Amino acid sequence: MPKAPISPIHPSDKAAALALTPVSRETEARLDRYVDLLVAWQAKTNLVAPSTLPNLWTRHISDSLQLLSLAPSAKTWVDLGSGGGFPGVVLACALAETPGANIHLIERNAKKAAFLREAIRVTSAAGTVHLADIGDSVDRIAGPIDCVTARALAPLHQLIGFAEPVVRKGAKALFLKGQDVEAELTEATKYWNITPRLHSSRTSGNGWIVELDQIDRRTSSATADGNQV
Ligand SMILES: C[S@@+](CC[C@H](N)C(=O)[O-])C[C@H]1O[C@@H](n2cnc3c(N)ncnc32)[C@H](O)[C@@H]1O
Repeated sequence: MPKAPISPIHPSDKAAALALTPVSRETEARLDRYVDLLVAWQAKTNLVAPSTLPNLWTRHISDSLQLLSLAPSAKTWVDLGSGGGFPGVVLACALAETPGANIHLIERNAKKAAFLREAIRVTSAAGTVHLADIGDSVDRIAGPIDCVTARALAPLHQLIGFAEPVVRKGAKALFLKGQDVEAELTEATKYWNITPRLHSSRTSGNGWIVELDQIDRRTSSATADGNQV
């Protein structure tokens, strides 16, 4: 009898993740399909750091799912620099049964965008993939946007610049950040007037989620790329 392939994921990791961030049975089934696809593609495309694969559920999936409780009624999301799909594909799986939900995934790397399209297809999730640079596309997404997200993309002052066009139109920004968040906030306030709310990550001991409801460019200050304005 042929042997089942050995999963690279730690046997207790999924249960730990679902205890931390519970989901419906339908969402769990979609996430299972996403994880299977990601593990298959990971052999040829670097979608997550290989060292994090054994803890994929706690390290990446729960990390993404925790955003839902910070914007429980949000239906239209834009995820900047989605890469292997965190948080965008996970949110699209979780909101697949929500009428009118759509998660826009912006990714400029063609291979990763192809993976994201396949992930949305196999999970029948509520997502739209944009193979594009954020600067060229974020302001062109039609209709109201409730939430803009980013994880492991850029320093906070740059993320704020990327998100500013959609936050100006009413979106909430949720950025997943690491332990250096205070230094990144100090740098960001040189360029932006912001009133951030900081949420301690439920899944990473030293991680934070930065929530912003308003972004205004500071006048008479250096720009985020160092020029005076
Ligand atoms: C380090 S990965 C993080 C991926 C994912 N958000 C995660 O947390 O696993 C950053 C991703 O952002 C994409 N990216 C970087 N700058 C971008 C830009 N200006 N426009 C679109 N995608 C960008 C890269 O191609 C890469 O896939």
